Amino acid sequence: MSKTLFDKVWDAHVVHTIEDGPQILYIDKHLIHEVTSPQAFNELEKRGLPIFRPQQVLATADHNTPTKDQHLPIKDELSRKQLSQLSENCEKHGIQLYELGHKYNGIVHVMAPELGITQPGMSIVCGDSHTSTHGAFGSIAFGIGTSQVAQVFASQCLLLTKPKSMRIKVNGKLKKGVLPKDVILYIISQIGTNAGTGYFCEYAGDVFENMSMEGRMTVCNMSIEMGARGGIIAPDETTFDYVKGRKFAPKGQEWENQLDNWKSLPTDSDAKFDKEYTFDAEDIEPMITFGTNPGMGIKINGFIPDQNDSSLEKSLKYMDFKKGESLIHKPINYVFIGSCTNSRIEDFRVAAEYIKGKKKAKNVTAWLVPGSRQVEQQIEAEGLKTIFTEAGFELRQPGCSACLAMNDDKIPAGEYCVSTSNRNFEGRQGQGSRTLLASPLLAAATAIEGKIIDITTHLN
Ligand SMILES: CC(C)[C@@](O)(CC(=O)O)C(=O)O
Ligand code: SF4
Repeated sequence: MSKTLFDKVWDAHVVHTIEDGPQILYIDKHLIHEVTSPQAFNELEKRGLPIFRPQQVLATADHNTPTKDQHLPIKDELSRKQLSQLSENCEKHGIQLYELGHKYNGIVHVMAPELGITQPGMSIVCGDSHTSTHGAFGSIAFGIGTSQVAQVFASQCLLLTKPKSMRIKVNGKLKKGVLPKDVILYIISQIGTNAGTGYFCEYAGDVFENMSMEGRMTVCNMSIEMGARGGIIAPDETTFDYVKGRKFAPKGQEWENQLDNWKSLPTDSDAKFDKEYTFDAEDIEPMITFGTNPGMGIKINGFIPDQNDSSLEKSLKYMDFKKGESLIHKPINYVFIGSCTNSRIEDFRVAAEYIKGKKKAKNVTAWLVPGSRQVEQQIEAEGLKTIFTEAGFELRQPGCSACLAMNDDKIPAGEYCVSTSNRNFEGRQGQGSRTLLASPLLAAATAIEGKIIDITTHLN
């Protein structure tokens, strides 16, 4: 019987199917961070249960971490407590932790792929809804709640009902200046923030086949923002080239064996999906959001919708924008290039390409935050740091940073921030902050110009 990629990976991990009920799924890799692991550790303590497979758990500190002076004691008391709690728990249970300052430290969804820990055909979970990022490798990767974190700690398994499968195809060639972030913002603007609810989404077609792994991670990362349980892209030569030789990637004969398995994973040509969408790459332009959910996006040279809709009106009131207006020339005082959506070396290369030889606008505070220590080193090694500092930018140390207001990096109330992150909810980047989601290219251009510009007219 023909199977989708999702079916193949899911079925290979089913330990038991309960008659007319959920299935028990085996989890290959369990990633944890300081925010959603404490409650789960406490749950096991309370029940006197050990961690079943500590060697299949990997921890990092990323949400509460400062992005400056990481060698100094953390000033914020809550953050200091969260991080010391994580260290104690990992120490106690023999779990590998890449703590603040460790050479592999970084945002959980950046450091695991770059270390070759994320591999095709795996099942990967984390107490974090953006775990869908890892689906870029052809793995089943999804966010779980804290009680499920405890379940996986205790059994390395999860009790789940299999989601339905959906495929989104984008064919054709992307225009100049259109990046993977624009593709996913465009898709969510077209189908809405609930279209994926109850589904696992495969992205297919020329655009994804021709996309880098970093770009595929950006796309899969935001699957949750259209309600999907996860996103997945068929593993191919691009995937294998990215994984090969990384620190924890299989080597030698193990690599050859795995490769055979990985090549068998793509969706069978006659496999059926429960829901499908198809888009034309030609129709995609650089995108920017104007509202307070990731589905409220428009093309950079477009206009804010002008329909009678209470949620639109509420969002526009919060953002202080008007129906039917363009965002071009809106003054912007904050720019953030970072987060698990866009903080990999490819993102900083794109930004540096635009910034090279220019000067940041005086009114703009711009935070460039690498997704990991390794990305930070790549930025330095490739001379991108020099480009940034000569343009008046400050390159920070890795962490979730201004993606959400859980550390020192907060956007002040009333201020607009063009941000490469994935959520623009009210107050996401700080009480009263106003987030405009965009690609690293548009963010870089905004920092140079000090306002929103139609990037399509500024491409050399
Ligand atoms: C809040 C934080 C832990 C989180 O990482 C959680 C999540 O993505 O589920 C987020 O970005 O909202
Ligand atoms: S970078 Fe943002 S979205 Fe990603 S895990 Fe951190 S807080 Fe969540």
